[in-house]
Amino acid sequence: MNLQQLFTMQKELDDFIEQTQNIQQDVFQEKGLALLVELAELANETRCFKFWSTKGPSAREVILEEYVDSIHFILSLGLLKGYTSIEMWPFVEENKDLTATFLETQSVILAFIHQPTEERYLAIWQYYGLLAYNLGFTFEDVVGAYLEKNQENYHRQRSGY
Ligand SMILES: O=c1ccn([C@H]2C[C@H](O)[C@@H](COP(=O)(O)OP(=O)(O)OP(=O)(O)O)O2)c(=O)[nH]1
Repeated sequence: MNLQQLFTMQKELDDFIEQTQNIQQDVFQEKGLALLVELAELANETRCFKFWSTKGPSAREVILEEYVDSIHFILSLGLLKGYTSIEMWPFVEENKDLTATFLETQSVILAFIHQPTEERYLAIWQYYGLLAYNLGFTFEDVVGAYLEKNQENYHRQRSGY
């Protein structure tokens, strides 16, 4: 499995959702906001910034599912803009503080929404590579969870979610 196969699966899912929900308009802004929301949900599950609480992070599987919701929207945004040539998973093996990484990731997503160049798109992938490394997720973990959530998204559409 490589990123090209994930783009192909994402295209099929996006097309299915568009048909099911009868979407005619450009949903770039909506998908951009969705990615920001997913990033925040991911941060929330890690609880990395909750200095006021002694409660630990959510279960690894919960964090991984939030992470792959973001991957869906990153792929989807790339498809919308025609930026689908990336093949290799962005392996970024650098230890970095999670809170700082979340804030910088939010910045690069906002920059891309504001001006969607391919360079800015690739920067989002780099930051998600960095997040995966610091969350302890391998590319295999990400692909496995992506496949599961991709199927779940079809079920949700079919059940009139
Ligand atoms: O065009 C689209 C729209 C959505 N999704 C996927 C991405 C993500 O995996 C899911 C939406 O996120 P989530 O499952 O959190 O949806 P929600 O409606 O926010 O769920 P909940 O009400 O359970 O939080 O749908 C796509 O792949 N393409």
